[in-house]
Amino acid sequence: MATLPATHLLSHFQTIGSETTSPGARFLFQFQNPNPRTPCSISFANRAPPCPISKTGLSRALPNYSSVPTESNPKRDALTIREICEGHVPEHVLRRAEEVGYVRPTDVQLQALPVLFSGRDSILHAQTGSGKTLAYLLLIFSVINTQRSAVQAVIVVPTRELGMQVTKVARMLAGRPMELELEQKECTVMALLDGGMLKRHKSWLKAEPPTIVVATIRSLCQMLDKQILKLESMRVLIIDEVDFMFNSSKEVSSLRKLLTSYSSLNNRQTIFASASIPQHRRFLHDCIQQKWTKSDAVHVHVNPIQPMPSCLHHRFVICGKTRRHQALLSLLHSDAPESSIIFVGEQSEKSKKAGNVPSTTLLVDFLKASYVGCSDIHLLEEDTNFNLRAAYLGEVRQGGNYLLVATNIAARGVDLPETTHIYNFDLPRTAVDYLHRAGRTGRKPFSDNKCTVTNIIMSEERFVLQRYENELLFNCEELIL
Ligand SMILES: Nc1ncnc2c1ncn2[C@@H]1O[C@H](COP(=O)(O)OP(=O)(O)OP(=O)(O)O)[C@@H](O)[C@H]1O
Repeated sequence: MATLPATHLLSHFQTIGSETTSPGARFLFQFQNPNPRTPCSISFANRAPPCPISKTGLSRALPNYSSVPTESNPKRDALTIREICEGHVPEHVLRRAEEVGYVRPTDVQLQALPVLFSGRDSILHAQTGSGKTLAYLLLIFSVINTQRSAVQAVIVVPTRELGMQVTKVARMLAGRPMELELEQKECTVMALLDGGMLKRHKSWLKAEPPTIVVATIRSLCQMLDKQILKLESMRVLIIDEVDFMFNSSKEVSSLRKLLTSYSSLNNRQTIFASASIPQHRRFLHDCIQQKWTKSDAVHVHVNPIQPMPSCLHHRFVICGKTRRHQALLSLLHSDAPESSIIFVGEQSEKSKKAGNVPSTTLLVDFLKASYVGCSDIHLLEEDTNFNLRAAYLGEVRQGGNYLLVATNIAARGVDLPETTHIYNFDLPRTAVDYLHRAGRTGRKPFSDNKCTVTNIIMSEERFVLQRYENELLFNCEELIL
């Protein structure tokens, strides 16, 4: 992507909305891209209005600017998901969304949906827990035709847990509408996930292709390689947690194949989503160069000046290595968290070979023996079998008042909105990991509740945490036990 001086860039923006020059001012710009072959990146400050984008770079997606919310016109703050989606998303899907409480759009929905409905390939880049899933699902429902017997949308996710969650929301929105005649087809959603019963899926795919497939890349590619699944009718391809997928040596070659060989970019709309897209300009450039997206792809960046939700309160406790269990116990006693996740580092291969008990197991045993504040203590890690993992998450979702000890497997996408506290028993290895772990709490978009992220660190780790603070723009307060 060409880098232009700010003054040059600004000359291509046309101010069309409310504007002030005070700190935190919000600008509403109409972007006239001087070169349609140049990638376009749009950033939105918190609660800024949607930027209308069309294939020519001119206003189109939101037909009427008076419906865009601004501070000076509170009436416009009442813009609903229905108002944004009407004419795009079928009535019964909107009704279902309202029934489960999706009425007001979150920032990412407000800002991204018009762009998505305009048909452009997009990179959805917005905070954890901001509602990216609903945004891309509404796009899918706006595009699919349930009377066609073909796979029309594919959502690729990194883990089985996230896949099950997305499938659940998609099925909930798809629910058979009352007015549908018996002989008419309804939207079907298949979860094609690692650890699933692929045999059963094969028969299903042969008998009647589902409308939407939610898949892990390995299972998806197995079906594509064997030509059991075909993507010639696919109109939308979503890659969720895209930075994780491209960073994973196991996934990346299959992902590239999916984007370039298994389907044609001209026949589909491609959406990448994540709360973290490091070097996003470079990524957008690569997407276009590598032909993963069309050349007019858009980077929709919501609230770029605040990578993490503002409702999170970050703390750290310094203690020696042998005191960490005790420190965690003291924290649990003083916080009395309603529901919490404790993140522990993965066991190294060396430690596994030496036959050591993983620190996750040691911690769960310790908590079961010494912490009486919660009877529902579960362990979620790679080695836990798939069925048990699903059962634990199911229980936790239903009950509330849980304590989940987990490795990074639970750090991406898992949505347990009741989680009030995160504890990093081991500091994550990267700032991106910190962001996703922290983002397992603070997942109620319109709640004012504060949630807490606490790091148990050794004194020599303080500078690492400081680096994360600088990179992710947050402050961590020291807590003395
Ligand atoms: N418009 C809405 N109104 C109320 N709740 C919403 C709305 N949109 C999403 N949510 C809820 O917000 C929570 C977070 O949504 P979601 O899982 O899509 O976040 P995300 O942006 O994908 O986060 P992450 O990057 O961590 O995966 C979910 O519990 C979801 O049900």
